[in-house]
Amino acid sequence: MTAKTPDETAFLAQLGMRVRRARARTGLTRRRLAALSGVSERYLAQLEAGDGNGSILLIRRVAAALAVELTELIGQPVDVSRHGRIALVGVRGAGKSTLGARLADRLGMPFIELTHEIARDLGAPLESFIAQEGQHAYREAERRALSRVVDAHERCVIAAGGSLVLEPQAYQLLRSRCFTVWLKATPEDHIARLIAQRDLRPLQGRENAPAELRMLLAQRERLYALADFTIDTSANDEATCLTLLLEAVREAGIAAPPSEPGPPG
Ligand SMILES: Nc1ncnc2c1ncn2[C@@H]1O[C@H](COP(=O)(O)OP(=O)(O)O)[C@@H](O)[C@H]1O
Ligand SMILES: O=C(O)C1=C[C@@H](OP(=O)(O)O)[C@@H](O)[C@H](O)C1
Ligand SMILES: [Mg+2]
Repeated sequence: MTAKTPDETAFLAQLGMRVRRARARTGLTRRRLAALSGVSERYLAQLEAGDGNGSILLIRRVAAALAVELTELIGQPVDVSRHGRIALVGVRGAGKSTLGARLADRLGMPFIELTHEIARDLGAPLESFIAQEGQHAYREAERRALSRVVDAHERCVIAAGGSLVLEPQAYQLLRSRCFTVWLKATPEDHIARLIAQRDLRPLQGRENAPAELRMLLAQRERLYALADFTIDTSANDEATCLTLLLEAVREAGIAAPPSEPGPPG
């Protein structure tokens, strides 16, 4: 076969991610899935790595063994137009600002903190705006800021506010216009990081902050899990997370800008 086009590469990468995610959900090892589906472990590894350009019938067997619809694995056709934008989602302390800035730097893209954009649009700090105008007005402002940002930038890294996923319209907009990555961490790590940053906003005066954060994560987990890709920032250090991000982005067909041509000869 001729070389894959960027959207074909992105399609296979997404297929691989969906298989990995479905397998993680069922808790099956690759060996067990191979036994159940009758598909070799080697092919499963290729498929999960985004290299599984196999027959539709093999993929159908994998879907059946994972008890998911084939269409759930195949997904929507990948819209390459969204793929110059990367958006990071996750609860406060997930690493969106830290990793987002480093990723943008490596990719030569602008880094956009959506909450800063919202505050700039509103001409007021978010906390005081929310206190005065309420959550609904904040959500509106968030959606407007996001819409403006994705229209203005073909290539950028966006750190979304942790609670953006709760607003269906904004989250739908984010997912349709960006390659989305959930930065996942344990509740204990979220709390330790927030304490280290002295960012105790959600925790102040709470008797049982760890339980609250665990509940917040549990409530939002299913929403964050809709992202195209997940990185566990508790299981991997910062440098490894950046490498994983760069790999995911490349697999999704988003390239760093071509380097300056060197001197001739
Ligand atoms: N694997 C990791 N990936 C990203 N950040 C990490 C990791 N391990 C520890 N950290 C630390 O966690 C904190 C994440 O904070 P931040 O980037 O502000 O999160 P967010 O923007 O999602 O609220 C930083 O202090 C960072 O150094
Ligand atoms: O997780 C949350 O509930 C929130 C996180 C904040 O964004 P960051 O994750 O950028 O701090 C911001 O959206 C808002 O204050 C609510
Ligand atoms: Mg942040």
